Order: sequence, then structure tokens, then C-alpha cells
Amino acid sequence: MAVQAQRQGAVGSVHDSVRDREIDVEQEHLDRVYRRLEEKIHEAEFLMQDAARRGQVGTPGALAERDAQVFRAGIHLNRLNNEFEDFLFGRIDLLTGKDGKKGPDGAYTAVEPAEGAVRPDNTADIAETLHIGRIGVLDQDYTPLVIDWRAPAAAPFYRSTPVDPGRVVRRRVIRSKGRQVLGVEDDLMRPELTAYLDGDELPAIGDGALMAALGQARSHTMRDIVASIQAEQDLVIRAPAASVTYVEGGPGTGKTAVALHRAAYLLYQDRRRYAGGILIVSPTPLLVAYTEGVLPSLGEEGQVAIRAIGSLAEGSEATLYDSPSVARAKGSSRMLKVLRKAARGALELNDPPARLRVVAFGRRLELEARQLDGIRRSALGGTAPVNLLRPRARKLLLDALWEQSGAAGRHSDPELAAELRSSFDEDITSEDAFLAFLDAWWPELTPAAVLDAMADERRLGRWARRILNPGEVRKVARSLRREGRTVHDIALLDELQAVLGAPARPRRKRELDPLDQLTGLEELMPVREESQRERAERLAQERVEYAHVIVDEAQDLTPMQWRMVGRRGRHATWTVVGDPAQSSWSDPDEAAEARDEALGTRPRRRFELTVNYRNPAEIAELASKVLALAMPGSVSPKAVRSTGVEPRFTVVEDTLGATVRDEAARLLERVDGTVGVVVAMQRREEARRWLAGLGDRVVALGSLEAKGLEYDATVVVSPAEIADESPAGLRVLYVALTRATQQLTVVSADRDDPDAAGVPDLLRD
Ligand SMILES: Nc1ncnc2c1ncn2[C@@H]1O[C@H](COP(=O)(O)OP(=O)(O)OP(=O)(O)O)[C@@H](O)[C@H]1O
Repeated sequence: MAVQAQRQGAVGSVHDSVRDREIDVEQEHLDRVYRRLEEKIHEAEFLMQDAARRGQVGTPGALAERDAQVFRAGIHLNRLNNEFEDFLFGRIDLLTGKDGKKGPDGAYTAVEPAEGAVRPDNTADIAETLHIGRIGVLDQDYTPLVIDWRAPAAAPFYRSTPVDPGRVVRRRVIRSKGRQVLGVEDDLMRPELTAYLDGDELPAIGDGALMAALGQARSHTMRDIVASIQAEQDLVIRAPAASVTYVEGGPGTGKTAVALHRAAYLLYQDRRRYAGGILIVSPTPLLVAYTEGVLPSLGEEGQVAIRAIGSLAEGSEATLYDSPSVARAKGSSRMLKVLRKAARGALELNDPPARLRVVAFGRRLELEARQLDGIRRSALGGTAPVNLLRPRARKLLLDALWEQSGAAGRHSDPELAAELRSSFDEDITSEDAFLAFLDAWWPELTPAAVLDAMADERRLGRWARRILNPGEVRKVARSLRREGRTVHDIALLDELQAVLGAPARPRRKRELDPLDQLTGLEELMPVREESQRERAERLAQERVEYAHVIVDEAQDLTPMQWRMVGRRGRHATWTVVGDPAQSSWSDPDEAAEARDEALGTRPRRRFELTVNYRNPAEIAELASKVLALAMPGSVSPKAVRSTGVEPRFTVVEDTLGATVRDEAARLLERVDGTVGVVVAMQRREEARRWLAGLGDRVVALGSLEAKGLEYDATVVVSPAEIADESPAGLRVLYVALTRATQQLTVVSADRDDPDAAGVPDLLRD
């Protein structure tokens, strides 16, 4: 991590005139960049108009060309307009370098200075200055005015550290709003050096960009960290996308931030390859909403789908949670066997007819229950999807009827025999009675119908015999009778979809443009009535497999969820980020097995993130006590800053609700941004009522909903209640305690056994 400018004390006292001068320097550069951007926008607008003019010619070829041009220009304009805000954010001043070499990740990494770049008296001249931004901008003569943050040349901005500075002498973060530069923050990578730029000594301003970023108040949406990505994070973001990139790190180490920036980086690196889409799997809709703005701020949308694990299967959007014991049963890979049995058993749900009667070649033919059972059993042999076995079952029925008809021996000539058989089949399959029988006896099953069928305890007991115990059967069946799907149901539905096979879907009819119909152009240009954006959205919705899958909070996926996610990345490369110490899943070994199955034999590259950017040291230290209980022997990430504010402990006075409300109100006065109140899952509705009227800076969250989120301040309510709620309760408590960026209050009830200072038993030394 960068060390703050050493000369800062000296510079700070040389009044603000140095700072003002440096701001002016950057303002001049920004003005130049804006002038160039305006020129480019005019070019883009011209392109659009020109393209529209061509469109009037009206031939199919011209229209195709127009579409392509409008599309390109539209993207261009959109990007320029969107990224005007704060799009230039960095600058590096470099020594003369040796010829650059590519590092193992394909980027130009620590390019060393040329020999003699630093003079024996520790002075040097700046040979090159690069500005870094969200997109690259070239001047008319192709000299770079701004370098895209993802370009190899920008890597030293992130990689350089005082330990391994490479050519970088000074790294500067530029803060701007619209067209105005507001401030600069510098880190010196070679603080021992006196460097000159155009004959003037290079000054260093401010406390360093990282600290400035970390100290800011939090809102309900995550910000990108593009201006202050740290070296160990940059290694992950730019790691090549071969096979599986595996990232572990404690709370607040930037795993989510890194995952999002990696998606943007991969798209930049190989847009064509990732046209197949990038899927980011997130644990909750709250975290999706929290992170959704980051990719657009990095100039990337469209190709990336961020989905909560409860919204991954088609059409689902589950937010309900099962109780821990039900979740454990539903998430376990044992469910796979239950679902396979259920999918087959569900064929008999609606009292299928006990016999089949048809007339063929003038004879009455009949198959009885026993024969029908035999046919069903042989059709169901193997593991093929049940809906897809219907043609096989139909064929077996016809075989049995054919045999009964006695027509088989009528012709010895094979050709005549075959002809006879095919007219026999035709005779039967055109009979309404046969078709009605087939629909009732082998109905087309949907995942929802099978899951609903499992709500019947007796039936589920049959399907789950020797797989789930009777207690589990009772609880799972009861949970399925409740209104609404839970997050864990979604993985079951998705598995059932695979086990059943897709029922034949009627094709959606496209709406036709009447003009195209008249001209016949509709035939020639089948997608013209859709805008490019609509088309991209439709493709994204229909997409079931992705080119790259990023799993955030991977430690929480159950085995059944891993199977669901795995199906979306069968041919993908992967980035998997997580922290075992924060896992709310009770059986990590079982989940690891399912994960390995989903990822297959692809080789893995492991990375570790070690610095906690979220919690001040005071809060991190308290959380580490729970970590020691939850996962003895594991190491907490190192907190990067301290606030001097110790966590506060209070004990319930009157009622729990009143105490929590008072503490939340107290924190709202002390921080500028958000306050999160974390309670055990069973209390989340109650807690929302406690906070009514306190405004939208404060939110109540069940412990599982707090995953991945952060607040300026948090109130953690009854650690013991959170810890006792599930077998993984201590790890869930660890998550709850690590959400605050500034202040933490712990409220204890009787069951927490607080000492005289209000410190609950679980948090004492
Ligand atoms: N290099 C950085 N510069 C500025 N802020 C950073 C940096 N890295 C991380 N942060 C900030 O630290 C906080 C934690 O990051 P993030 O949520 O990505 O961590 P995490 O590892 O996913 O945490 P958890 O496991 O607890 O969910 C965020 O506010 C993020 O913006």
C-alpha cells in the first residue's frame, strides 16, 4: 500500500498556493481533454445524422449500414456523455524507463527505470507524465491525453508501491466534478528522491488518496474504487481469465469491489470473447442494489448481469428465507436424489387413467394397469429428463398394442410388415382417446408443479425415503405449503428444470412492422424492429450460459446453489471470491465438494487479499474475538486505519425496541451517512417497526441480509441471539460485526450475559 507523502508536512506549510497551483495545472489538462471530447461528440453526432440521411435511401443494404453506424455512434455518444462526470481521476509521473516487458499477467508491470535515471545525489528528472481515466482519449495527433484505467500502460498507477516503485515517482489522484478540478491527493512512491519536472521541484499534496476515500461517508450505493485500487487488488483485477481465479480475503478487503472492477477489466481486454456475457452472482437483492451502479460508473453495462442467488432461475425473485434447519435440508446435495424421485413420481400426480383402450384395425385393444406400470418403469430407466422421455413412452405403448393386435405375424416381407406397422401407429395416434390418455398418463411437468407436489408430507416422505429423516420431511413439506418461494426453493426449481427437461415452449411471435410487411423487408432484416438496446436486453434475458461467471460471497453457496450456478458456466472461465470465516452454510465440506464439481477440473489460480479497508482497527479488533471462536487459528485482515472511537456497549433498559431505537438515533447524529441495525433473522420485521420515522439513512437488516453491505455506523443487536440462530451462527455474527466504517454499538439483552461494562459474554477477552 502506498505510503503517504513524506514531504507533506513541509509542503502543507507552504500555504495553499502550492495546492492551488497544482489544481490549476490539472484544470488546464482537464480543459484540454474536454475540448477534445467535445470535438469527438460532434464527430459522433455528425455520424448519427449522416447515417440517418443514408437511411432515407431505403435499400436493404443501406439500412443495414445505417443500423451499424447508428449503433456504433450511439455507443460512442452514450459513453462520452455518461463518463463526463469525474472521468479523469489519476496521474503518474515517471522516470525514464528501460524497454517495457510484460509481466505474467500480460500487463506491463513494474517497468524499472533506466540506469542513471536517478542521479547519485538522489535527484532525478520526470521523463513522462500520464493521466488515467475511465476511458482513453487521444489528441488529434494520437498522443494520449487520457489513458483508460484498464490499459497496460495504466497498470503502474495501481501496482507501484514504495517497496516496489518501478518508474513511478508520484501518483496523484485528481478529484473533479463535471468540468472542475476540486482537489488533488498525492502519494510519493520514492519519498527519498528530489524529482524535477521541467526544472521545478515536484511537489506532493494531501494525505494520500486512499485515506481520503476511506474516510468519506457511505450512502446506500457502493462507489467504484478506480482511483485508489491497491497493488494486491490490482493483481486480481488484471489476472488473466484462464480457468478459475480464486480469491480469498477477510471482511472489507475489497473482494466485491475487486470482482466488479474485474468484470469491467475483462470486457475491456476481450470484448468479443465476453459478448457471451458475464454473470455476477450475489447473495442478496440488497447487495445487488448496493453494487449495481459500480459497473455503469466504469463505463460498462449490458454485457454484465448481476443477479441475486434467489433470482437466478428464470422468472424467479425470491426474498424469503427458510429457517436454518429447512435451509440446511433444501440446500444439501441429498436433495438431488429426492428431486429425481419426485420428478418421476409426479407423473402419477393427477390420478392417471388405470387402463388404455383403443380401436385399431377394427379390433379393441386394451392395456391394463399392471402393463402400463411396466411400460412406465422401462421408459423411465436411466437418468434422462422426464419430459423428454415422453416420446419413448409413447413408442413403448404402441409396441405393446401392436403385439396385442397380433398383426405382427401377418406379413413375412419386412417392407410390407413395416408399412403395416406404420399405418397401425398412425391409426392409433390419430385417435383422440389415445392422445387424451397420453396427456393424462405422461403429463408435461413443470418444476413448479413438482415442487408444489412435494408440499404433501406423505408424498414427500415416499420420495425422500432413506434420504431425509422424518423430521426433515415434515419441515420441508410444511415450508413448501407456505405462500411464496424462498431463496433455497429457487435452486430446487432450477434443478427440477434440468431433471425434467424443458417442455416444448410455444414460440413467441414477434410484432411486425406493417411497413416492413408491405415492402417485404421483414424477411430480409429479421431484427430490424428491435432497437439494439432491446435486442441486447432480450438476449441477456434469454441467456442461460455465460462466458465468465463471477461468484461473490462464494462461501455461502449451498451445494444445490453451486449446481445451479455451475449450469450457467459450463464452458465459462470463473472468478470466485469469498471468505470461509463468513460462511452462513453449516457444512462447508459438502459445499466445497459441490463447488469443485461445478468448477470441474479447471486449474485454479489463488489470490489472497489481506488488508481491511472498511473497518477501523477498533472495530476490527472486536470482531477478531468472534473470529477466534468461529474459526480458531484464522488470521484477521489488517485494518488500514483507526478512528480512535471504541465500540460502544449498551444493555437493554426498558424494552429491546426502545433501546435499539435510541442507539440508532444517537448514531444518526454522529455520522453523516448511513446507519445499519443488524438483528437475528427472526426479528427483522419487528426491527423495521422499531426504526419507523427515523428517516431513510437508517435501515434494519436480518443478519443474513447484511452480507456484503456496509454502513457508516451499525447497531448489532444481541450477539448471542444471532450466534444461536443457526449452526453457522458465530460466522454470521462475525459478518454482522464487520459492517461499520466508523462506529459500532452492541446492544446486549439478558441472554448475552453482559458484564458491568455492558460487554456481552461472546465479545469478552
Ligand atoms: N482500494 C480501495 N480504495 C478505496 N476503497 C476501497 C479499496 N478497497 C476497498 N475499498 C472499500 O472498502 C470497503 C469494503 O470493500 P468490499 O465491500 O469490496 O469488501 P469485501 O471484501 O467484499 O467485504 P465483505 O467480505 O465484508 O463483504 C468498500 O467501501 C470499498 O469501497
